[in-house]
Amino acid sequence: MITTVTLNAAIDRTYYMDRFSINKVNRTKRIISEPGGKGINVSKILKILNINTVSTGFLGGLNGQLIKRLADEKGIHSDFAMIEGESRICLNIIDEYTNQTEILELGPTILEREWIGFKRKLLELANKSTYVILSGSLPKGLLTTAYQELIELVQQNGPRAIVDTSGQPLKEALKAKPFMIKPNIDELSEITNRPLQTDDEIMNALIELSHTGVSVVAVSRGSDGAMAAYDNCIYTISIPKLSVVNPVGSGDAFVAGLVSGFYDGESFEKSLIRASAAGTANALQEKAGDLSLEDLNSLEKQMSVNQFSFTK
Ligand SMILES: Nc1ncnc2c1ncn2[C@@H]1O[C@H](COP(=O)(O)OP(=O)(O)OP(=O)(O)O)[C@@H](O)[C@H]1O
Ligand SMILES: O=P(O)(O)OC[C@@]1(O)O[C@H](CO)[C@@H](O)[C@@H]1O
Repeated sequence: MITTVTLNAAIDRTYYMDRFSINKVNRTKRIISEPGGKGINVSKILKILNINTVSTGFLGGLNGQLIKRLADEKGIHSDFAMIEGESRICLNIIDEYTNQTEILELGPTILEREWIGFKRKLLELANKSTYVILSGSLPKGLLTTAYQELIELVQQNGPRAIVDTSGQPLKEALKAKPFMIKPNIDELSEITNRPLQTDDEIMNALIELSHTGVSVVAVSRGSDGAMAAYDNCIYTISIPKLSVVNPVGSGDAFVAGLVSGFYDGESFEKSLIRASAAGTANALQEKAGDLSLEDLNSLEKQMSVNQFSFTK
């Protein structure tokens, strides 16, 4: 089983409109509401890939009830800790010129006793899991060491921990040596404290991080594909140019694709192809955390990986 953790779950609401302008009255043409937050998106993709997954984290208030109902409707098995605060709404505004604007609410405040209760729940789920994927921002009330603490708890009990977050929580998480991290370029640059522009600069950052004890460091680069360091090798993958519909959640689809490859016992190379194809297939859909298996299979056939080794 693969457990996903979304500490700051959300109703992902997408507004489609003709034109979005600031300082004007804007009217929507169409609205989509989805259960969201990065970990839930990962579970949505794993479910499509037919992999046994449970989604956990915190849910609260009426928004929390709606997230649970929408997840249930998708057949996603969930086991969330209920909290006093209200889960958030994340807004994605897409206009006809394909401009895309995201407005992400801060989310609820987690109380000390809710955090303690959640760790007990996660321990139970970790005992039944092969991988635990921890994704997204931290809600208020949690320390920036929250992921570090959860990674230690998970990995001391068997499963491999994967973390996809940013800023200080990611820097702290590295201290617990998670099995895998999946930053994008901005996040990678943040944790290495330097700008990363060229392939060589990115590759050196990956090598540096792999020396800290993280087994898989995969950086996703939007339409420029991805690069990864694993087992003393650097892997690069480029992707076909396509016109995308909504790239929100592509990073989550990438994580789901990569971990599903490991879970199915595929080679690293094949897993990376599945990850990139899943990320791109997600960008072809209207909803975050969605893909068509037909797109996935066809994209996998169009992608190839370059690999070379580096010495420790
Ligand atoms: N515009 C695009 N065209 C084609 N593929 C894309 C595009 N954007 C993303 N992808 C695919 O999805 C993968 C992950 O995307 P990206 O690097 O944007 O993740 P991210 O920044 O973590 O995204 P998010 O936080 O919105 O989930 C890429 O490696 C690529 O395979
Ligand atoms: O605020 P966070 O947790 O960093 O990101 C939240 C979020 O933008 O990420 C997902 C896309 O990756 C969306 O489902 C969700 O709304």
